[in-house]
Amino acid sequence: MARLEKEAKGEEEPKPIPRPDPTLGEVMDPRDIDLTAYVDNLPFNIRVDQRYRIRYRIKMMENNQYKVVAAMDLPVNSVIIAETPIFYTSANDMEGFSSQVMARVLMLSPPDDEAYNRMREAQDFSTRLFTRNSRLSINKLIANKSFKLPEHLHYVSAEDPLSGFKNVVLRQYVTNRFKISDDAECIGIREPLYGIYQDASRLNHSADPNCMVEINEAPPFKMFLITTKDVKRDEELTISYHNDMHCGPIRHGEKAAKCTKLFGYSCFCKVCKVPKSDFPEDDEEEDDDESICAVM
Ligand SMILES: C[S@@+](CC[C@H](N)C(=O)[O-])C[C@H]1O[C@@H](n2cnc3c(N)ncnc32)[C@H](O)[C@@H]1O
Repeated sequence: MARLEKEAKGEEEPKPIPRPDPTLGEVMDPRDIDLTAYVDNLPFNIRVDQRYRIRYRIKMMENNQYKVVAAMDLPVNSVIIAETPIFYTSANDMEGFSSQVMARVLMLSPPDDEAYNRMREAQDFSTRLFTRNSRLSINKLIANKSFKLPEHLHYVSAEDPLSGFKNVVLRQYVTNRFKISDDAECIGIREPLYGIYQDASRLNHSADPNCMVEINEAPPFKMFLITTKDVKRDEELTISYHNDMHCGPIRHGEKAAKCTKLFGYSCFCKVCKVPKSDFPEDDEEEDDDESICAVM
């Protein structure tokens, strides 16, 4: 009634003050707002063991990417995330991608579909739309043997009416999948099996990670994120993509910056963000490949 009277007088309802997250202290910077509520509730992740949920938070960084942080001090060997996949497939090439990943994604329930749609897409060229007439005709280059198709690249034909959609789905898949096992014989699949995990998809790579991923090789393929060091509250939880994931190429060292143009990003892990002055000047002259720890 009071609200209606106020509205009739043209008075505005006071806006509710956002309740700060008690585990994170005062929010100092608007870019440092804890988005756990959004990530958790839109959609709610029913595949995560809720008993572990208080141990981590998903937050947004200045570059609008997400990260996972410790919500409390976590000693080495703590289990932080226990999660089953949104879906799993053995798709590792275009054929598998078209038949398996598309089918899985199209059949997802609404909350899972939303979770998948919110996942980061590869910014590098791990997938490419191509046309017969494009200036760089990949088909021609391959036919002339002047171009060897790198194994980690996937190409979606622009002539396919669903090419735009497929390209996005594929970029999300290659960016976020974890290898469950090399050989999933227990479910009759004699090839590598990959899983898409919602909360774990927010884990960033570091050359000096503080966590590792363990995946149970039997259904339902539960994955566990485990600390490999003592971790302080608010510290970012990171893994090494080189061991645990098949993600976009990550390069380390000063020359990582040079890869930005090519791959869309350079490594932002704390090891790579050492001050430029720490590198010898003549490092510039080195062959580019020497600065690459791993490219996938
Ligand atoms: C699995 S997602 C990790 C979570 C991601 N930050 C997000 O917002 O959802 C992988 C993507 O995160 C980014 N990323 C993760 N670790 C990175 C790193 N060390 N340096 C640069 N980009 C990184 C890259 O864009 C990569 O393709």
